[in-house]
Amino acid sequence: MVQMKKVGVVGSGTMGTGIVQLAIQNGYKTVMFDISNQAAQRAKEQLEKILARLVEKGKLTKADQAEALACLQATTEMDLLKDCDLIIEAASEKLEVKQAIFKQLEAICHDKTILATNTSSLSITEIAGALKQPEKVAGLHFFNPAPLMPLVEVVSGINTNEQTVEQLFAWANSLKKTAVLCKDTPGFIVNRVARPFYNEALRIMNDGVASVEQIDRIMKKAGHFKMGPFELQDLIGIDINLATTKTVHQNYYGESRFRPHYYQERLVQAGRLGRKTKGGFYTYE
Ligand SMILES: NC(=O)c1ccc[n+]([C@@H]2O[C@H](COP(=O)([O-])OP(=O)(O)OC[C@H]3O[C@@H](n4cnc5c(N)ncnc54)[C@H](O)[C@@H]3O)[C@@H](O)[C@H]2O)c1
Repeated sequence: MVQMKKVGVVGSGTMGTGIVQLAIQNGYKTVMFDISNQAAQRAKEQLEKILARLVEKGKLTKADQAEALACLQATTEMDLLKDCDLIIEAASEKLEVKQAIFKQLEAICHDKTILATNTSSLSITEIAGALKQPEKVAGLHFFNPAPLMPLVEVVSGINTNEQTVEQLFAWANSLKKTAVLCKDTPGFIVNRVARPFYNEALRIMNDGVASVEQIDRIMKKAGHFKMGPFELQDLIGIDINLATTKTVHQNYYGESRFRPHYYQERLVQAGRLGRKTKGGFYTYE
């Protein structure tokens, strides 16, 4: 088994930043790559702030903070990923974007590098389809916020080999996560189960049965959910959530139970993507 010493994360948005935090706090040298310099720098500053806050709260020592930050390299140069043992892609939820990234990674990395994707719903088999070594590709699906959520889905594509799956289980366990094995099916386990949570909430709201605030409150108070469906969509990113619903719907050949809701599409068209744009169903300061 390859000892994971250096990891790469492609995409430094909501999920990439969280995965990088986990990696550096667990002592992995980590290259955080984004095509946007602004995104990479913003993520670096965010990580510095998060670690400083953890020190203030007494959850991290100053020495731990310094060690974690020493593990971090933020860049827009893809070449710096070439000697990573594991690369986790957390870029936009678009098949063509992910396929292009994996092709570029395969061309620059050594042949033992494991290539994982944090995709919420796209087919691992299809992402890996055009590669020379699809057996080294798998899904490694973290949940938002990655540093806090205990579950990670390890998704095995048709061509993924056992060694790749084993290595990803071992790595996820080293981050103190619970890993579960999933087949490469649309939405895997959690995102498939979660589709009606969002879709039915949108339909209930649109039918005028209850408001956004009421539905969230009821699900939390009476249903004991940590977050209501609208708060959660704002946290996830409405664009990301819509993309996931569209893929699951399409990949189940248009099954109506997964049909997306047009209001989600309207919010995306309006640029109201949730917390990351300071507003979605709710408005944030
Ligand atoms: N948001 C969630 O709650 C959540 C949860 C689990 C999985 N995911 C999945 O994780 C992935 C990332 O989601 P996110 O919410 O972090 O997205 P995001 O929009 O917050 O961030 C995406 C980042 O990728 C960068 N990017 C785009 N194209 C790139 C490229 N070619 N090379 C390098 N960087 C590129 C963007 O500049 C941006 O910084 C998606 O596949 C999504 O489905 C998201």
